[in-house]
Amino acid sequence: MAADQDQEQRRRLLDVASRFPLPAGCRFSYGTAGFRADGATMAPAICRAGILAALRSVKLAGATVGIVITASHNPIGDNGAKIADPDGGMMDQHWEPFADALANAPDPDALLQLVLQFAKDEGIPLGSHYTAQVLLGRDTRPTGEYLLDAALQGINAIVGAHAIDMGILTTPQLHWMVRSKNKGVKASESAYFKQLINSFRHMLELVPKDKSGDELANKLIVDGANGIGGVKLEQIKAELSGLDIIVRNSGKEGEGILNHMCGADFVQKERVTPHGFSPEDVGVRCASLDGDADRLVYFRVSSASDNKVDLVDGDKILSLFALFIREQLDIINNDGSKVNKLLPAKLGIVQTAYANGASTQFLKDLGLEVVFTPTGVKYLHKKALEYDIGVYFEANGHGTVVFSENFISQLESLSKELSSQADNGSAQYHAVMRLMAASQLINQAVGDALSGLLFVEAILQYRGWSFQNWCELYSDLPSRQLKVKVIDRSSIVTTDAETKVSQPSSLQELIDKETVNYSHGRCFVRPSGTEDVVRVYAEASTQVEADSLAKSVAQHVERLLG
Ligand SMILES: CC(=O)N[C@H]1[C@@H](OP(=O)(O)O)O[C@H](CO)[C@@H](O)[C@@H]1O
Ligand SMILES: [Mg+2]
Repeated sequence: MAADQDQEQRRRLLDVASRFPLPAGCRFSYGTAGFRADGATMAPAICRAGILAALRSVKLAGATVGIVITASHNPIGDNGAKIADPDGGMMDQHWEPFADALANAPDPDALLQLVLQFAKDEGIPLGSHYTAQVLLGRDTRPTGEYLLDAALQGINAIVGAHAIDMGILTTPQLHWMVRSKNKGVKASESAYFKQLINSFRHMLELVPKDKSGDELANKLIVDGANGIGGVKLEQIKAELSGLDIIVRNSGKEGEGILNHMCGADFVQKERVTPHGFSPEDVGVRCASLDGDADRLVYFRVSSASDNKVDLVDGDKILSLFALFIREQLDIINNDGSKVNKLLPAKLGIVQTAYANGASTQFLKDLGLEVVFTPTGVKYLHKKALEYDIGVYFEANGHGTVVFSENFISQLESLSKELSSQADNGSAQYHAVMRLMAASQLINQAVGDALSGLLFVEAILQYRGWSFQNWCELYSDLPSRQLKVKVIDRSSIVTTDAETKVSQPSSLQELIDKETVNYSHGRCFVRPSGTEDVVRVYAEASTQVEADSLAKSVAQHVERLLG
């Protein structure tokens, strides 16, 4: 690099690092979902995430990358940042160790040396003629604006980098925008809404005529977690024909606190009605989003006498999606008696060990290929991309359906072929069109509560299904999750997609010994990637047994590592 540009680059990095000194005792880690901590302490880490994102864009020849400032379902005081790669997915894991080192560089000089060394190792052409582009989005948290400024300063510390603030968005909107920008298509919020509204309308146009539902079937109450998802849904709900959406915990002034006693995480973990719901809602289909609208669960208020809910979690959403896609493929490929395989497709289902065993059994009984990855959507998404159609979900409601480009182009040519054959009223043609509409509707970059919700609604209408029909797909096995505080959670090492402990080896033997005592018993432990705890998960044929299995294994963890 020319000497003056080199000097300029060094000066900017030293400058920005001295503006955001690392507070004593702070340690940041780019965990399961980026950096996350108390929002008031996050500015240095977010500024460095800005540097990181700009470097990532330079490395990728100026492709657009993204930063979302959010702490998802965490309490309102927390905040954080995640980086989106050019395809809209999570940042390549290969860069995570550098992300950690950069966030924890103790002083400006250390930070400069780290960046220079990393640029050299990765072949990043610092200071030469290049451009880098970073899109920024943030959720509704009060620390968002201040942290956005820290991120902007970090981005601007890389010579040639250009930041665009896309405003207050859901996490999946920002991921979608990054992906769209790199595909050379419109990346604005109105383009995102238009795609959702139009593809949802297409899906409804393809609903068989005998399936149109009654008033109750069209009514949906959405718990917006007092976050950004409710705000965005309010903006578009009038344009969603065929649905009567009521938003509660919508994020409006005075309605409540972000994620407090509401939202997808609360409903899934506590299994009780969120704030703002009452016995009057008994029987109505309800959905719950998390604070940044990348998680979705459904529920129904069970009875007027208590606050319990019937939960439809990510596993059951996944099952509904898988069933629908499989049915469309069957319609296309089994034309009457002859099996002609017009559209050979590899369909893969991706889950984690937290998926309820009953859901896995249900999917396997359908003859579907089910595979497992470690916890965290970055693993699930990557695995799903190996298929023509990959469907993935975490039990907590984060997931999507990804279609390969090759499969989409096959669908396109098949739709042309079938429409020109004068039988474009055929069941096959309609199934092809449904899959095409689905690939437009469901976010291809990352799990998206808004697009997931519309996909669920379209499928329920297509099948003419009530919430009850959906619930009855299978019965969840009773389960229990516990958290155990230990001295050093990293002393637990797992294998086989986290279902087995390899270290300490005696722990797995103890888990096995406990588990054999329970019918349908299954149990695993793993260190959390977002909290300083070890998580214990147990399943068994009754709640009492699941509780007891989890408790005994938690005691072993405490005894060995506490
Ligand atoms: C059991 C569980 O729900 N784990 C969550 C949680 O990860 P942990 O590594 O378990 O803390 O947060 C992740 C990020 O939101 C999410 O992807 C994951 O599913
Ligand atoms: Mg979230």
